[in-house]
Amino acid sequence: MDSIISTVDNEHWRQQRQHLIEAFMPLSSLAKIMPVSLARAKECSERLREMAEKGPVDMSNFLLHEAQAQLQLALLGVPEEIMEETNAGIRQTFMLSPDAKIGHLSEAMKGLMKLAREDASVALPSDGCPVRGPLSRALQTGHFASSTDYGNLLLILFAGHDTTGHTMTWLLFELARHPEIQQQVQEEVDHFFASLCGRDPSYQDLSGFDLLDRCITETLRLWPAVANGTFRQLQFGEDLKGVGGQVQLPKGTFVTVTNWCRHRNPELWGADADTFNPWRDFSQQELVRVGCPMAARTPQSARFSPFAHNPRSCLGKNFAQMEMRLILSYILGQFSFSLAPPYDSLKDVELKVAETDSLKFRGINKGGTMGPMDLERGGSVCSGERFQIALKLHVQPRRA
Ligand code: HEM
Repeated sequence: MDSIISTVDNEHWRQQRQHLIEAFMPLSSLAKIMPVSLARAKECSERLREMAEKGPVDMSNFLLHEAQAQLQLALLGVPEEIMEETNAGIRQTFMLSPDAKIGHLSEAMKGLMKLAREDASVALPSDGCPVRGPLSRALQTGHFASSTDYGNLLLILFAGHDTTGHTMTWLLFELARHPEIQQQVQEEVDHFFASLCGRDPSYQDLSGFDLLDRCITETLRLWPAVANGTFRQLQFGEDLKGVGGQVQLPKGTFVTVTNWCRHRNPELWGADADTFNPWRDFSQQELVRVGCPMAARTPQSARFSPFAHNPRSCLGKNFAQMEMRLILSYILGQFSFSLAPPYDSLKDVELKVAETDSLKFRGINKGGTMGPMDLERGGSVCSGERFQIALKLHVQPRRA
């Protein structure tokens, strides 16, 4: 059997999932590769300092670059120079950017696949030696068809960076629109680093956040990167209560569980459903925590499923949760963010996204994930207007 992890063949999905999951186990794998993630998070705040000196920064591009960097360096164990060489080209191709070059993605894939297959220094926890590039090692040891390995790496290079990059960008967007919340998150971050007395944080230390956890969870609700949610085919018949009464869905029906409508429904979240409110009454099942025994739990409920529901939930969620806390805590510790023109027109606007077409601002959903619309670069294509993705922010160092 030859299909990738997103297959409709449940048995083949189970085999791949059971094999790949080891690379994403919180304490045995992620805690061990966290030093690589951490070093990159520190380095990225230095990169940001240099960029900020030249004027407003496109934080969407910056964070998408960092998410791709984290994925390649920490999960795949790719050397830094190869990551830098391939990063922008991979992202431009996936984003259908006018800057994308034909052949870049397949060239990059060839190189990354060769590294994953041949690098003898990568290891999973079950190898009994220091964990390094666990996802590359999982590809080496899976004994799946090479088209399966190739397809899974391609899927992960995409699904593993744009979702995480967009989530962090939307979070900064909301903090730039709500400076009072930004200041409280910065105070929590300052307290977090002060409590470490100069040492580096460990994976377990990440359980020390509360408001940052809440801001990430609220961003996953309000700006779900996978806005269309999940497409499924029913294994069993279902009786559902619909708007007009009871509906019978026979086995085999194709269904979509959309995130956007559920995550913004006032009947499920209250009258402030369109407002960024990290203190809302999330249930224990919805609020994401990291570094603690429950870190591997999928945040999910009937009204909330940013990573889809178990068992077919996101494979990379634990990694995303770790890298988002590292990148965000380092950059929020060192910088303040505010909206730069033309995005500053959105500062005091109550963003009911469906109604803001006149402002030409809404999340865009291209290739399945939702990033912020570039207000400066748009264009007409046969199916209507197509916008690139960007979000410009002023980035102000907090300390000299
Ligand atoms: C905030 C970040 C992320 C969000 C919101 C997110 C969201 C999702 C969602 C909603 C699905 C289900 C799609 C479907 O079944 O139709 C999914 C699946 C998946 N995600 Fe993520 N994801 C994130 C980060 C990541 C990362 C970092 C990786 C890899 C490093 C990753 C890899 C995958 C894979 C491989 C699947 C398919 C899993 C399977 O079918 O068993 N994701 N993700």
